[in-house]
Amino acid sequence: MNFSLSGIAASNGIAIAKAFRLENPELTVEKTVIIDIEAELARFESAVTQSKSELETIKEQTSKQISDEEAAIFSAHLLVLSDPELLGPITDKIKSEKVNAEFALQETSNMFIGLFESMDNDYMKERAADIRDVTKRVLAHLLGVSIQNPSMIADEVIIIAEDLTPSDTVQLNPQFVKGFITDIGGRTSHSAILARTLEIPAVVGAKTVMSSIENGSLVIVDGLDGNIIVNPDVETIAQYEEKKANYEQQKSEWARLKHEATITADGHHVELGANIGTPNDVVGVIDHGGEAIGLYRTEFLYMGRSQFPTEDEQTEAYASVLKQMNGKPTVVRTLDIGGDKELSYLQLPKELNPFLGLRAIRLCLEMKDMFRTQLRALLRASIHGNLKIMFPMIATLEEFRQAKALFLEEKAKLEEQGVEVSNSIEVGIMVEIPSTAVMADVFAKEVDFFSIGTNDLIQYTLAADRMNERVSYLYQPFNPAILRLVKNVIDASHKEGKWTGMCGEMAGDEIAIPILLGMGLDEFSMSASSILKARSQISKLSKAELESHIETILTLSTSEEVVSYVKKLTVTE
Ligand SMILES: C=C(OP(=O)(O)O)C(=O)O
Ligand SMILES: [Mg+2]
Repeated sequence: MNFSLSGIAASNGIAIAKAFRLENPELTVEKTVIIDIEAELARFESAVTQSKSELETIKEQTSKQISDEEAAIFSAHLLVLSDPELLGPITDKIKSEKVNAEFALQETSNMFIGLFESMDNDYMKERAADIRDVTKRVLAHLLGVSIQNPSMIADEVIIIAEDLTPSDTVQLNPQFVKGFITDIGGRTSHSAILARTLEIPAVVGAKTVMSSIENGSLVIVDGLDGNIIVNPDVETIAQYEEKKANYEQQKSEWARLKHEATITADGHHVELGANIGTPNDVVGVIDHGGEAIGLYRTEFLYMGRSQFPTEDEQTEAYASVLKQMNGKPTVVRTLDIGGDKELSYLQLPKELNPFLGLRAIRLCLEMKDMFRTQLRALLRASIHGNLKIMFPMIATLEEFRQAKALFLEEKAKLEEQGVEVSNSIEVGIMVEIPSTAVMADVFAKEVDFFSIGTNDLIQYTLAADRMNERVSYLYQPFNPAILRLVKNVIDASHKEGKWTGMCGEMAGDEIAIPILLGMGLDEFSMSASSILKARSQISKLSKAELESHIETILTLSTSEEVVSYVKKLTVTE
């Protein structure tokens, strides 16, 4: 039976392939009494062996297709599976208590997890996270259910999932994963952002895909318009093949602008940068003609592994990005963890409102050692390029001052030790909390630059969770409140001779671009795959002409009015 669904268009492009359901299996354990102990021990051993060989393969695949860094977590899991301190007590329990392997495994693991987590020691907490993951894998084998690993996919598929966690997404290989569709999430959820970086077409927030799409069904993902067609007929396939070919054709036209600067029709230059998550993404930035990196989300360096990256590891990653950028501006954002971004080895107390909780700079100012390590790594890498450091989620001036002071302290210490560091590192902030946007004139006196993070600024201004599709109607980039805040920030920075960029997803939106140009935004940072399209659009716009409309745009009352005003403007221009 064919049918169609729709969701939020999250990453451009069209893909046609078989559905691959990524499920989270139920692992319910019951206690049973065992008569044949030898057989139970053999069953346990076989589940461990199967888990090990599975982990070896995933590790190999991940390091081959993605990177050794991402594969490291699986080495840690393999170590746990060879640890007699864990395996011994499980087999002892099966023998002495005559219980089934599932029960012995779960009880023993829970005991270790509880013990390690209660210790005030980061290393032990990381071990607890590893044991939890490994236990899940062995349990799945014992219960005869399978755990799916995206890195093991070796056929062309479209992933269907309720949601993809950041650690699922680090395993996606675009060679096989042609697209993905999720039930939850929005355009700015991290899986959507990653899809754009990997240039995989994606539709998110489609609500019912897990309950309606079967494994192996043929699926069309239209990431341009947010459509999903399941079991399409021949004509529909042909229609989408054509749409796909047109899109590819348009992409190749944009590609001609790769080596051009971004200049408006009336000769004004703006900087078009890219947002990246890992050093591997820089290739795509250069490939798409990026003039800068406007946002390097360093939290991905901390994810998909079992312990904090060391100072040396971080230095290497930052230096790699700076070297590849070859002197072009590179804005590195310090750790923004919390909210929807979790670290398995950093068990933070559960919060009722994690997006309003201890996250990003707040956490860094509480966990100062962790923050200092990152600042030192950035400073050590700074000699390799044009580094700018940016603090996320700044709500008050005091936070900026504290963070900047730690940066200056680490800089002075390194200099004292004779370590060479750059003296021209700009230090700026993300403007993603309304208080900061309102107080931009005050901040502008102390920061070197602003980068407006509209993904969060919109959710905090309209009090509408960026991940919740039930309130997505309120998540409005063109709400006049957002536009007024953006204008306020740009004007405040210019008054102090500073610059303002935008690294939220709004910067790459074709309706937003004319408004932002008219307001005088200096730098636009977006998914690398949007750069050439934006350059093409900007080359046809006149900044002076757009400037003359800003006052009127700022008097409009609703999001719809803004959108239709801009549409009319750009049609006549
Ligand atoms: C760029 C932003 O940061 P993130 O999407 O990582 O929260 C933002 O909030 O706009
Ligand atoms: Mg943000």
